[in-house]
Amino acid sequence: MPGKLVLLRHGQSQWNLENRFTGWVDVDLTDQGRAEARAAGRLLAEEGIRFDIVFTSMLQRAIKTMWLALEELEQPWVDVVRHWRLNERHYGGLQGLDKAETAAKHGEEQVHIWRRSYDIPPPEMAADDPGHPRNDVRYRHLDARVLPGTESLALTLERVLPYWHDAIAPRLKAGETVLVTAHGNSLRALVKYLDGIADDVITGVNIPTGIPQLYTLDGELNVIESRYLGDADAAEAAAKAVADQAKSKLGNL
Ligand SMILES: O=C(O)[C@@H](CO)OP(=O)(O)O
Repeated sequence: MPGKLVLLRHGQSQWNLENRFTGWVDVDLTDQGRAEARAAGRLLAEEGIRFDIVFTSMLQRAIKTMWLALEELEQPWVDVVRHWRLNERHYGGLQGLDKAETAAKHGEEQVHIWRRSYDIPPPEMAADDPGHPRNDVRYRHLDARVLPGTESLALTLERVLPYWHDAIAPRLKAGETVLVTAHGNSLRALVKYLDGIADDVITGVNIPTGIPQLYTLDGELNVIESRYLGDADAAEAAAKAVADQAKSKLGNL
């Protein structure tokens, strides 16, 4: 029997709170985000889940969410692998900008295209920008050509999938229970692949912070069932709040 898979988006980050495009910027969790991560750990404990291995990104909001959830599970000793391929989608020149202000400036439709279209990336960040991952010491061992200055969801999926096939899928096929703590869009890419969601339907999928999504898979890793743990209405409301983040405040006046 293949193992179970849990996908967990990090708890609320400082820039989720400030409603800013984040991408690869390494912002910390807020107090609420830390509480969400612990609550996720408690939901997993109540479900009787124990992990064999955890995969996470190179960004502290996902790493700390993993720590806090594992602490609640009394499993701080579990093997952890960090990998850049699980990082958030790179948001290019939008990183750091306020989502509602950007919608007021460029229109909600344009911002929706940048946020949720499948294959249209936001404007690219220049390679010599201090914020470009090529200039970040943590990625110094990587071939600079793989490091993005912007990404659509399609490009994100293209770099997440090799890691899924090489590192994550074999552990599930071996019957292990796997936690992936990552990000709104790197997880949307994975969910698109796992659930076979069409390009024009994934635009409507939003992943709430800090709520574990439990997948039961068959031997070929086809999805038998997936569900958010805890209160389903709360998960739905939280996903809708993510969708609404780029509503122009001017539009609401
Ligand atoms: O800013 C980001 O990097 C992502 C996730 O927080 O935001 P969005 O939901 O707008 O894609």
